[in-house]
Amino acid sequence: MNIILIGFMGAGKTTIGRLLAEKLHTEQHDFDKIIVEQIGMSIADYFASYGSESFREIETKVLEQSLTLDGIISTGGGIVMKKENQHFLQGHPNVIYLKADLDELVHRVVLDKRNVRPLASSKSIDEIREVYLPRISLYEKSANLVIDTTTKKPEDIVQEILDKVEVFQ
Ligand SMILES: Nc1ncnc2c1ncn2[C@@H]1O[C@H](COP(=O)(O)OP(=O)(O)OP(=O)(O)O)[C@@H](O)[C@H]1O
Ligand SMILES: O=C(O)C1=C[C@@H](O)[C@@H](O)[C@H](O)C1
Ligand SMILES: [Mg+2]
Repeated sequence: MNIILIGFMGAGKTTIGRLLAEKLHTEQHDFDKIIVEQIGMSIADYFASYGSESFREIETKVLEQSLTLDGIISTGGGIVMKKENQHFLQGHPNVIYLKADLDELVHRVVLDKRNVRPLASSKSIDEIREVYLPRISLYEKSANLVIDTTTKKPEDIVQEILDKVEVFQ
């Protein structure tokens, strides 16, 4: 059994996934981390050398292979960009969309110096909005629970997930 977290960059998929896995004494599987291990370079370097489409293909393979994983899956922000991934997520019982207002997402991403995100770091808010807007409906239709994280602390979001996800009741 696994729980899949989706949402835009800065939504907290990695952060909440780690805290939730700790709380449940289970494993976290972070797709970006798994992919970085597979490609042997940073995501920013991979985008620069091979482009986003090639990255998306790897991401789709990692998603397909995740069927048998136990624990909490933190996806990358672009997981909903491929149709086959949307179908996969729509057929999964526990997909949580962590959402937040764009200003808050940008604020979090700008402050996060550990991660270089080729589609957001060093981009203007208008450029990021262009990536964000077409994705909103894709996140919504790929999830069966939506949690607005805009004004919430990570610990409270974890508690909300534990309260709302049926599998924990
Ligand atoms: N609820 C929150 N409130 C404040 N800051 C947060 C919250 N959730 C995450 N952050 C911070 O925002 C930054 C990005 O979080 P995180 O890496 O978890 O996002 P992500 O959804 O995994 O993004 P990506 O799609 O790029 O992997 C981190 O510095 C994290 O500490
Ligand atoms: O939203 C996106 O397209 C991305 C999000 C990150 O998690 C990484 O997967 C990468 O930077 C692309
Ligand atoms: Mg992440």
